[in-house]
Amino acid sequence: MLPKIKQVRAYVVRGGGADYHDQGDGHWIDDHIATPMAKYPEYRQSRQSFGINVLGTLVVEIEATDGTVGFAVTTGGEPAAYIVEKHLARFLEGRSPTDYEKIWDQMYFGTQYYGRKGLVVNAISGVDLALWDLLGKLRQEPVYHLLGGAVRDELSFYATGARPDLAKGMGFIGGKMPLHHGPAEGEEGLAKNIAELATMRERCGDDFWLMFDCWMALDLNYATRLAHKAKDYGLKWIEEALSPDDYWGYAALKKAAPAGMLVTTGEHEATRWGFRMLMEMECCDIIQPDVGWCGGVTELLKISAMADSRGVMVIPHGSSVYSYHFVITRHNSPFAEFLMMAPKADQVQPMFHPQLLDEPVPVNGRLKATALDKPGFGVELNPAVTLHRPYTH
Ligand SMILES: C[C@H](O)[C@H](O)[C@@H](O)[C@@H](O)C(=O)O
Ligand SMILES: [Mg+2]
Repeated sequence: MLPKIKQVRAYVVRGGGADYHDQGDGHWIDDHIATPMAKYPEYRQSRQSFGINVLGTLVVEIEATDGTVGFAVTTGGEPAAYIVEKHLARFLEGRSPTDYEKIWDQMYFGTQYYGRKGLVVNAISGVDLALWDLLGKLRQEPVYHLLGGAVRDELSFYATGARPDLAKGMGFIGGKMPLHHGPAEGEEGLAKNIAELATMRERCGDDFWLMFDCWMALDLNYATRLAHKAKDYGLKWIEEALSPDDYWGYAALKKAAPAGMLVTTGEHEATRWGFRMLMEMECCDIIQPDVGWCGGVTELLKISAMADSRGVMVIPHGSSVYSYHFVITRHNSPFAEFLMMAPKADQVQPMFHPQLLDEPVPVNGRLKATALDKPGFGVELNPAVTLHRPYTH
């Protein structure tokens, strides 16, 4: 029998890591990227100006009675730490780590009156990921072994960043570009978006996947026109064009998109119920849950099975080892996302740098399953990173 859970602890960390939008000046990820806030000129140049990095990283540690510690990092910072310490910890302490189904159910329904999506489910996800890390460490197995094992020898990655042309040279299977101009910048902005795509198509050749990530910034008409103009340059998919709440808009966009162009979304959706809505309303061709935001591994297993039954691909939003251990085990997750966190998107660096020791990165756009062969998620917290525990219980 496994040792019981002794204590759950929540810490916050600033500066990159799981809150990967929390970067320094001059980073591509904060350079005039279209957002729903871009209709306000004062918030158009920088997403940090309206607070995209306000939360910071949540670190969850779960210590067993034998001293083994599982941990995970996600986005959530101090408010998520409060929820973990003051609310969620009671559903774990004294329990067996194998009770992850009952623990998840109690965390979700115990917070349903104020949670269901967003920050609360980020906190639940962080706890769930730490629990799976603990299970792997106690059983001396990588998490992907606990999920059914690898269905392929290696992961292949597309790269998200401002330089798909450089990503091609690094061996990635595609490049997802941030969309820089939204409806507030009118036809001129739309033309600039298409010009950027045309430039990258010219540099990358005809066969390299190119995608736009629209980060919830558009309306249905703009997204439809962008998609049809982008068709001429072989855009593979248009991602998260609309508000996550606009299921009706996504259903219309999927119908209006050019034949062969994929419509994708889901990184800001949560739980099996949210993804059921996306799939039953036929909103998209690929769902992109973030395992650190959608409810964790326990919930993503349910989401993925639902998608598999409908022939929908699950390509998790990039979340480092937490998505790699999942993707390698799922037939309907044929490739993965890698976010280029180097400021100029010109080199591969660990996605959650500097928070994780031994964080694996793709080599030539690939990562062998055997690179994940360490207990749990196979990473440790970098001791050089200062943890702050704002609340106790
Ligand atoms: C590049 C996008 O604007 C986001 O920053 C990115 O985190 C996310 O949307 C993604 O799909 O990687
Ligand atoms: Mg995205």
